Amino acid sequence: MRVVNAAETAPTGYAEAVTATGLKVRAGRRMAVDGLDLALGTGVHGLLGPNGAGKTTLIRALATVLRPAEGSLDLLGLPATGNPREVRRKLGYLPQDFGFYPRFTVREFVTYLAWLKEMSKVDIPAAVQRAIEKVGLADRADDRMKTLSGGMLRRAGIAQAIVNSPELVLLDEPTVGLDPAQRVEFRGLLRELGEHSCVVVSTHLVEDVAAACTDVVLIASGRLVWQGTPAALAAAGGADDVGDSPTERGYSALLAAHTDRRGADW
Ligand SMILES: Nc1ncnc2c1ncn2[C@@H]1O[C@H](COP(=O)(O)OP(=O)(O)OP(=O)(O)O)[C@@H](O)[C@H]1O
Repeated sequence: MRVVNAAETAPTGYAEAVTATGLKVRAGRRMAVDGLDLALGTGVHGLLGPNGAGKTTLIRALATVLRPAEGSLDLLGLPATGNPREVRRKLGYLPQDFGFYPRFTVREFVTYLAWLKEMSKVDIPAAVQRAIEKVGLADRADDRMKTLSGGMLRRAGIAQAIVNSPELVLLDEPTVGLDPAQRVEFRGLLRELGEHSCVVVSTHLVEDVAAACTDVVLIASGRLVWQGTPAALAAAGGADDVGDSPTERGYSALLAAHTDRRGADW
């Protein structure tokens, strides 16, 4: 019998896990998210966009690392401008580059993050074991982080992100460094997480989106360009659009239409 965790049965008390209206977020001096409207519920949301579109900045705002400069952002029913502690306990975040003590074992690393998320002490050992097993690192659990390969490190990063059974999971380029077999396994994990949580995955790999996401969010210049299913994304492209697959051609077609529209406005 599968053990049901608290996040799966707890009443949520909010309509959407993420609601942004006219959201603006600064990255350095630049307004990298610049008037974004977005609603995300349970499921796996693939965040796509060209380099510099504002994906990382948006994820950092959803992780409460960056505060909105303007507009409104509600996370799990709470305003992002309030005390972030309650939201942080319920979210999992894998940054593009994450720090760790190289002498920590995988188990110590995930345990430390569980402790930072203020998980109850008695729940931590089992939750850590579960998270490590989910990412396929059980046989390396007591090895030091500095001995892991790039792909294994990323899996340890994913383990710390999911250790608290988060209601909101934020993964910035999680498949970088994973080999093709690990990417396929990771897509399975994404689908599993998306059954009960709101999962936001930023990626450059359009095929990851087609295979694992229930929803695609396309952003450019800090704004929402398009949102829909992977099937609708694939259907948006034609034979003349750039790309090796229907999904890539759909992505190119929607971005090109957006650029043309912006050109016409100026
Ligand atoms: N600390 C910073 N100082 C100044 N500008 C920044 C800073 N961080 C990001 N930017 C700029 O903000 C814009 C959005 O950056 P962001 O990293 O959010 O985009 P992205 O969509 O994640 O890009 P990529 O796909 O290349 O990772 C870019 O033009 C970037 O150069």
